[in-house]
Amino acid sequence: MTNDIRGLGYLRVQARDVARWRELTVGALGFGETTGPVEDGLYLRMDEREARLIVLPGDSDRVLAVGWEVRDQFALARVAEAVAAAGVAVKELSQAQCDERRVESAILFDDPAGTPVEVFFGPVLDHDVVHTGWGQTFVTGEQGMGHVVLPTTAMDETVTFYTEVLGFLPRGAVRIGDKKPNGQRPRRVRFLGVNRRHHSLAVCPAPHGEPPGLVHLMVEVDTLDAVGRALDEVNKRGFSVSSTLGRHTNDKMVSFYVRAPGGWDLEYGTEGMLVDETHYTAEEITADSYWGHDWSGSEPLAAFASPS
Ligand SMILES: Cc1ccc(O)c(O)c1CC[C@@H]1C(=O)CC[C@]2(C)C(=O)CC[C@@H]12
Ligand SMILES: [Fe+2]
Repeated sequence: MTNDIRGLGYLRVQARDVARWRELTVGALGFGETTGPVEDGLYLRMDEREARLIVLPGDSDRVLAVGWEVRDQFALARVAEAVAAAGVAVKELSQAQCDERRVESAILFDDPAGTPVEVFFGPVLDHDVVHTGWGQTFVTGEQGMGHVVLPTTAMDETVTFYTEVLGFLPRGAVRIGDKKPNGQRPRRVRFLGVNRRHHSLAVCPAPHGEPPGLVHLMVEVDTLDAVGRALDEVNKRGFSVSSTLGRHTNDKMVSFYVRAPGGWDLEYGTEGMLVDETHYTAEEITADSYWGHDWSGSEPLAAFASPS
């Protein structure tokens, strides 16, 4: 076991409609855009890193890699050793693959849900100004780029892998389905953290392991006004709002969710809390939100739909 993972570093996805992805992320949500090695790829900037969210053209919508960051080469070696010791096949990325990701070195393996995971160190910086659409600053730094929610058909194995092999810390849970105590073991979404962000990962029971392999990506900005302006623009451009604005009970984030082209959501929020590990204990919430977060207008998530 290691506890070397410091945060969510990047997310690489494949998409059929990159143009619509650009309209959503750059046009409505105010990500900065840069260029990268794939000509028709969408390379999105949030901070001084080269690109945090990468959308590459392909014939299906699916996650290509969830990238977790470690401090240095020594930490990367410890992670590789722990994953291999758990019986999971680990590959080192080639120099060309690392160049493409603008990192010094990285390893690749599948988690028990089948999600392609990359662990890396040494991201290359881009010191040019990040031109965000709403003058906002994305909340990254020591909290990483945000959080991902991954669907899994192997809930226990997936949670065990992230906690006992990769050293993620339990950051509470919420019941799904039948929420009342009934003598049966409840089904839960589990939240996991690696830094002061409440959760960098949530793991959610899902009925099948089909693509896209993502429930949502959350990114955080520094002002409520940016969230409001983004929400206006999402509506103006005809994107489907999966959940209205609301404030979560666990991380205190005020956010909305918008359906990305590909059947999963982007959560866009502000005012997330900072966890103090000196006093924190993992709690179970009984409501997703204090107010808002109405999911009734949501189109079904691909991760929860019956496989085609
Ligand atoms: C409950 C909650 C707290 C903090 C978050 O950042 C957050 O995304 C959530 C909701 C997680 C999750 C979801 O996004 C899809 C619909 C889900 C699976 C539910 O039906 C319950 C939890 C929900
Ligand atoms: Fe979330």
